[in-house]
Amino acid sequence: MAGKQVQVRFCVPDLQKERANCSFNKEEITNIFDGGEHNTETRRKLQNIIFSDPNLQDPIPPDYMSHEQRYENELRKAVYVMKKFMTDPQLQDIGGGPEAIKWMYNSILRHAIHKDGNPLMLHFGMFLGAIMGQMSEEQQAEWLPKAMSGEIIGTYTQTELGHGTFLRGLETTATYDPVTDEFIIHSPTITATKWWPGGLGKTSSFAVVMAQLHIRGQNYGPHPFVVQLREHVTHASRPGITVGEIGPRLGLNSNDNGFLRFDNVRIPRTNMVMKHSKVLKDGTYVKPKSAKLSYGVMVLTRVGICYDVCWQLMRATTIATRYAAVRHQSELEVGEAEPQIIEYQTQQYKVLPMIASVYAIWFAADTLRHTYMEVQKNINKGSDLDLLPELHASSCALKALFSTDVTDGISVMRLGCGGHGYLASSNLPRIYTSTTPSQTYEGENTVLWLQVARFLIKSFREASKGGRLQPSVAYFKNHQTQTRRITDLSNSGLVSGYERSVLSMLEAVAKQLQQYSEEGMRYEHAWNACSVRLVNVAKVHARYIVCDQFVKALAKYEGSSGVRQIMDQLCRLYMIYSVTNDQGILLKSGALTPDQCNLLEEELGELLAALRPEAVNLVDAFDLHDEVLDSTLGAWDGDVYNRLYNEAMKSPLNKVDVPDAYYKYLQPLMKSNL
Ligand SMILES: CCCCCCCC(=O)SCCNC(=O)CCNC(=O)[C@H](O)C(C)(C)COP(=O)(O)OP(=O)(O)OC[C@H]1O[C@@H](n2cnc3c(N)ncnc32)[C@H](O)[C@@H]1OP(=O)(O)O
Ligand SMILES: Cc1cc2nc3c(=O)[nH]c(=O)nc-3n(C[C@H](O)[C@H](O)[C@H](O)COP(=O)(O)OP(=O)(O)OC[C@H]3O[C@@H](n4cnc5c(N)ncnc54)[C@H](O)[C@@H]3O)c2cc1C
Repeated sequence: MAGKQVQVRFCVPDLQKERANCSFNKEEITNIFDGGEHNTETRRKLQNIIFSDPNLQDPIPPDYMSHEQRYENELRKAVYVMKKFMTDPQLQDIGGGPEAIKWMYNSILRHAIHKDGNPLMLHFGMFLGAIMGQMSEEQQAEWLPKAMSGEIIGTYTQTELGHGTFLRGLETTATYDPVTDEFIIHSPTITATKWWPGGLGKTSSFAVVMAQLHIRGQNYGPHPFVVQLREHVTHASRPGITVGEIGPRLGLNSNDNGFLRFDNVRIPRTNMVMKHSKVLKDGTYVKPKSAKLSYGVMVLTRVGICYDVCWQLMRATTIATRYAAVRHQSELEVGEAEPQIIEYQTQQYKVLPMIASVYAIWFAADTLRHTYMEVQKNINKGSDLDLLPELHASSCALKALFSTDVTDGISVMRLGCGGHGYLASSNLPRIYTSTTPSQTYEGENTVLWLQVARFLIKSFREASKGGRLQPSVAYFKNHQTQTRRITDLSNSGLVSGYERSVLSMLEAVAKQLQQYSEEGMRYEHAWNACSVRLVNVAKVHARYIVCDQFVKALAKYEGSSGVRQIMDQLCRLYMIYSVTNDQGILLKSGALTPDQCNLLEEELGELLAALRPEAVNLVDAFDLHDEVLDSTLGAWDGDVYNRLYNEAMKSPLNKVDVPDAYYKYLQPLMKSNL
């Protein structure tokens, strides 16, 4: 929606009724997602400043803009916000610290201001991420101030036309020339063309480029280098650089995703990103502690994606839940008034488990973030990297699980809004198209599941030998002594059911791998022949992690009893929703019996009924401003039909009663048929 209306505290009677009785303190829940009372206050202040600024309004709804207009409009806003953030005393006063920046870019800007991609997103995400996480202190001192001030704008260019997943297959080369103390960056083939990076097409003047490091004829594998792409001031592409935009995509069309080719471009040796590995002047290669440390920006971004998709799910559930309370359709009893569609159990089953999923994702993402920070601390201290495999496996597992769950969940929310959910003005289509690429970028999900499976199989073998296990697979240690069946259907019983199912699946697939090997198949081929089963077990392990974290987070919760009670119900709903969806797996592994599944299904129905009266209050507690929702169906006031009608009036086709196209095409046809 184009207009920036002030949030009016009027709401339609249906929503008034829903909000009249709330069993818990909504503000306490808002504080959980903001990370504390003070943060909620700061976020709201930021929102007020940003949303009341006329410079951040769209002149016309972006859906009616051309490709170029969209790009220009988003770039205008992105640059304006960057400057405002650096200079506006109001923003300085409320503290522009890291937390504030996080909300600005993730929630307020990403969702409200930049509706379909932000040309500076990769600059603030991965370019700055690479500088801060991958550069030496001296390099940071040189590059960080320039990047923070906007003197240079950068992106992260790794993927090529020929290779995205298989990093070792990248073809761009960085060849060291000891005579001039430079690297020569080159794209030897068409498939070496960098392809996809956000902000690359027209925005970035610099890029972190992943290229194969060659020294004296030896290839040391992919490493990151900083390369200048465009001249200062004129912004013209530099000699030897061919760069442009890759054209329209399913979504995120304002983000000028680009292509890039190098024709023997020379950069100083010191432009190699050198926190972990180094090349000395004489060409000596200094090895990192782990070759995978140069993949660190990807790990950080995978953690970020878990939160990002969670915010998207908050938006989609808020829209669909409010709409379900406002929309009336059909009859529950013949002759009675049409009920709110949220009275239908099937509708409750669409929205309530997704609301519960928001909490599940949030708590698991938070634990993952802490693991990331722990590993980062150890890297900086130069101590051991013991937790690195755990971080890699968990970040792959949760990024893959959450991006899939949320994309599917948004689709269910759209369907839950019937035909109106298909309208752009509901914002559900755009929330969907902005979320679904997270299943592909930062590691295609199937590929990430296989990374998780690799870790599980290794750990399973380790457990059989009584070896040391990483925290997320500590439960493997009991696998040989445990009976499969669970007797208790409490949350911890169900978590245990997942553990046993993972172990049973692993046992089966490890046996199959072994059998193939004994039959003479090479391990890699045996792995491929088992990979559907391997992906399946990785998914179940990921679900186990999330269920386990949800239960653990609540055990530690020290807030009010009202919030505690509602979160307990949501946790229970998430557990039963997950287990009943996976019941085939839990039955097959012998963890559950059909009678137990029936009991859980009964309880699911009871939980939906118990949570139904709180549905609107629960999404209100996410505290998403109307500008963040940007939806005719989900606004706080529930004035759905007026909003739908008013949005339709903005269609350029409605400017005139009879469009020119009629006179050009239809009139001649219709006349000739007279
Ligand atoms: C809002 C957000 C905006 C986002 C914008 C999106 C930006 C992008 O998309 S940027 C591009 C992202 N690209 C990708 O993610 C590419 C995905 N591919 C990869 O990560 C890797 O190549 C991968 C993991 C698939 C395979 O790597 P490869 O070097 O072949 O490793 P592989 O041989 O399978 O494994 C070697 C070992 O390294 C480990 N390893 C692999 N990656 C990592 C890592 N990142 N950290 C730690 N260990 C790792 C493996 O676990 C394995 O360990 P072990 O031998 O002990 O079992
Ligand atoms: C919106 C968007 C933004 C992006 N932004 C950036 C960016 O800023 N910078 C950047 O560098 N890149 C970016 N990318 C690229 C992205 O990271 C890659 O597309 C992604 O890593 C997947 O790689 P691919 O395209 O090569 O897919 P492929 O690997 O070719 O995948 C195709 C199919 O092959 C399967 N497959 C591949 N390998 C295996 C395997 N080993 N085992 C089993 N199956 C396999 C996959 O599962 C998939 O089904 C972006 C992509 C998108 C869509």
